[in-house]
Amino acid sequence: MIEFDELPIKAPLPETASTLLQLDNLKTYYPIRKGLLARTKGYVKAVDGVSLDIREGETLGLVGESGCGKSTIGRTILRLEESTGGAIRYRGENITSYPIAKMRPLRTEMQMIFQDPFSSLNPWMRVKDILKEPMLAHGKATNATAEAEVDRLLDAVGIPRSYKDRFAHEFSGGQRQRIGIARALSLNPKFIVCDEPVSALDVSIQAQVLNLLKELQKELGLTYLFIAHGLGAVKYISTRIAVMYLGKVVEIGTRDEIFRSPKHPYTRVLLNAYPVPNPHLRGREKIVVQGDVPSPANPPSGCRFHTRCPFVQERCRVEEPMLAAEGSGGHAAACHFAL
Ligand SMILES: Nc1ncnc2c1ncn2[C@@H]1O[C@H](COP(=O)(O)OP(=O)(O)OP(=O)(O)O)[C@@H](O)[C@H]1O
Repeated sequence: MIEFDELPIKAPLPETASTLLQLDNLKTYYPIRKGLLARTKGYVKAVDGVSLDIREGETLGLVGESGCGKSTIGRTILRLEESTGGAIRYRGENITSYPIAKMRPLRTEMQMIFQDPFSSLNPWMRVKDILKEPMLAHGKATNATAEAEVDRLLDAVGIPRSYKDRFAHEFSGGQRQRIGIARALSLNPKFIVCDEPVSALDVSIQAQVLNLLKELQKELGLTYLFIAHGLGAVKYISTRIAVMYLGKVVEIGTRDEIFRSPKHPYTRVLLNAYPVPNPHLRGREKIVVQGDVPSPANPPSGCRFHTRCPFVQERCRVEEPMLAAEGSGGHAAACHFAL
């Protein structure tokens, strides 16, 4: 079994890489409806003011506990959810309110790989039909050319061409995820939201799928938003990492900055589960949080993490900390008393 920590570390991209995607104070709220008339009684603030940029050719890892809003960010970028506020810019263009027709060409450039390869593929469809479907729907291939495209895609993800007539249910989890990746690639995307693509797989298979994603990124110049609960896979694949808590990004930095010198207490909590390479940090006490994550329908005042933070001060209860960058490096933490 390959441990993520043994795997080679990816070099960060130069600061000069151009921005592919920019989120500016993005908000996505889900209405809470109650009563016979289904009146809106409040909102689940799943994403509540997120600003970040994703640079061309990088993998931005997005981590945080279940329910903190990671998938909602991915789905909002792809316009599968409507945003409540803020802006999404793709190649500098504000696409937040693009009508469907204007979004259509962009849908081929932006794709998603899902967590569960068992539910994201129709088990009773043949692999070749799964792969042909998006190409035919978007006019990227004809019936005559699609077959050759299927072969090319199967080669790219390491599935033998001879398997193309098999049904999706005949494949293992790892193979299905490869087929899911091939389907995402079928439209020649530039940007892929990878929503926990390895969490449902056996650990022994996870590294293989991550390696495949890295190889494809290099070959095809792809940009990834890689969503995960924990830091294991993210450490292996990410160029930079954004840590989310209750609808907000609380820390962002290069992969090494996050692992070697985390600034936010919540990032330290997530890191407790992993070996910290910096010997100065290793000696420090592990941070223990109390209580459960508060509801995103009624987030705490001030710093959202204050109800669980062992370092809480009066200021944290009343004043919301901003995600302020120190220097020009871009390593930033939303904490009044950043570590
Ligand atoms: N369609 C929806 N309608 C109402 N609430 C939703 C909807 N989708 C998500 N939510 C809520 O929004 C919040 C954020 O959910 P989201 O799935 O984005 O979190 P996540 O960090 O991706 O979690 P997980 O890792 O479990 O997928 C959660 O409280 C969730 O219950």
